[in-house]
Amino acid sequence: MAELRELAAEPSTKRVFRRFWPYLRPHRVIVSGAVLASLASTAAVVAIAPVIGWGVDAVTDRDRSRLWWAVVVLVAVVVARMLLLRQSEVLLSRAGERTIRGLRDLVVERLAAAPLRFLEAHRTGDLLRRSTGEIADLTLFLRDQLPNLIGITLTVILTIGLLLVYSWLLTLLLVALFLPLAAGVLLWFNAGAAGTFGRQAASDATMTATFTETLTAHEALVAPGRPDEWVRRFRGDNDELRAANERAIDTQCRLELFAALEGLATAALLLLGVWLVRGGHLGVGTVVVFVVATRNLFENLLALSGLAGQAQQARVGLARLVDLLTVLPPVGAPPPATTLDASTTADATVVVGGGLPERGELAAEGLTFAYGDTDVVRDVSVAFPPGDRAGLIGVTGSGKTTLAKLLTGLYEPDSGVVRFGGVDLRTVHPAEVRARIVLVPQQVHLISGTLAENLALTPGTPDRDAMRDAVARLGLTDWVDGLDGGLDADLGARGERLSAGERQIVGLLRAALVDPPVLVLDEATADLDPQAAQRLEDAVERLRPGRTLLVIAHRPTTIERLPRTVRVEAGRLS
Ligand SMILES: Nc1ncnc2c1ncn2[C@@H]1O[C@H](COP(=O)(O)OP(=O)(O)OP(=O)(O)O)[C@@H](O)[C@H]1O
Repeated sequence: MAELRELAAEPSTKRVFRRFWPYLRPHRVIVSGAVLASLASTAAVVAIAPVIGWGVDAVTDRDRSRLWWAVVVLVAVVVARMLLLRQSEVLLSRAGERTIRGLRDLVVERLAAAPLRFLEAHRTGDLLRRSTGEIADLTLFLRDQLPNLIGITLTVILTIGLLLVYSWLLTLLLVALFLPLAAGVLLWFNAGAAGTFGRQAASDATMTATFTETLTAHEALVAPGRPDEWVRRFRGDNDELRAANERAIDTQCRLELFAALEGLATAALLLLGVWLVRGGHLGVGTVVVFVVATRNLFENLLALSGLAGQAQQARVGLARLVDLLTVLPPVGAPPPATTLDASTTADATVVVGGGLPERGELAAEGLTFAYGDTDVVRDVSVAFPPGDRAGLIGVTGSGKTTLAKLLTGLYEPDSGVVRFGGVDLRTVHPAEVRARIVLVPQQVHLISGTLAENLALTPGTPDRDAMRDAVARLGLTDWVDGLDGGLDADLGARGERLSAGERQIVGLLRAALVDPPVLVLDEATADLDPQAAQRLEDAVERLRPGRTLLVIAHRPTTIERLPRTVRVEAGRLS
């Protein structure tokens, strides 16, 4: 794939949040507001323990007015905490929704404009998983888990600070005893997490891909009568995912050790507290604060450990999403002219971002192209002057379709150059190439919807008058009127109600709406009934005047009518 690198199955999670920041930056104000509200609500939670301690001391000192003040402050803190928590949840969920909506638009926009080879080289399910599954997981993380993560982390820090104020000796003992153990548990978890969750996400994507193919290739699976073979493969992927999930659960279980640490800490603290109170070194209130706050601390550490697993999963998903966004160029970005080597641009008119002439010769020079390691087009040089009418012929698999995709700029050659009117196609924006050179493929892809909705996908979004005009110009009025609903006829899921020949007619109508100077038609190989073949040939004949027509010809009648043919043999012209 000359244009883009392939996606990594397990992309690195290093500095992933920093790489993600440009996509989050537009929402930084609302995210900062949400984080501040979350911090304030956490501070209110931490304040509860000292207020209780203050109240207990007031009771032991028999100080009524201090007790009342403690009650009033406690109520105020609890109410403030409720309001701040609600506010932080609302803001974080809004920030999450906005970010995710922006990401979804961006991914679909970039995928829709992605080079054809990129889409062909990846399994649909993998792309689907990255553009829907990973985004959904991220939504969940931003909306539900991030507020908890912020709150809990801050609670842990503030609680330790508070304990230091009450008794630095007791706090240092607590920290010295349990911090190394807690850090050890976290390190043990982190050592396994990145790899385990990375493999889990990759296996999930593979399973989604196989599952998606089960639906899209249903006919191919059922027709040979061996769906069991496919089910066997699906089970293999499913088992792989189950194993990956089990490994992830094992890794997650490492964090359960926090529960054992909590029991130990509370017991140690009670023993120490009783001893210090007896010795007159501490008041009862302080010990109560310590027990309440330490329990709070460990409950939060336990919750934090659960969230740490989810955060790791979100990190892996984010890395896969960022990988996709990084590989796909932004829509409207100038073509990567920097990748052109001097030999291919030396005599071309390099006009980055604009400049294909209205008419011109379509010429290829020294074209070479491989799918992976297999060369399919080898050193092809050929020219089609304006108004030329030629056929590309050759046995199946000789490379005709691949050559057509190179000539129409849908693939970038591994070496060599394609020029229109002397301009290297790689130096202009793909949309401009599509306006000059249109390929009607063997299998015209249709979207689920009406004929008009399918025609509206043409660049420039033609209106109904333009559509009717194109139908009339190609002599297809009877055919369209014969469809149930005319232009508004429902073509079914992915256009399944149309035959291969009729799909090509829709392709020709789209080409007529673009009105390009060069039309390349990859003739449908499926047996067409004489009436459909005649309709198609008439439409092509009507579309031909004033433009270059290149036909990948399969039918003898088509070959006979073409003034010249170029034969392709094992990727070379002969
Ligand atoms: N997307 C792809 N990935 C990998 N290999 C491919 C791909 N498309 C085509 N090929 C391989 O490249 C070779 C040439 O295919 P191509 O479709 O260009 O031939 P063709 O002459 O147009 O065949 P046909 O007349 O059957 O359409 C074949 O061996 C084919 O298997």
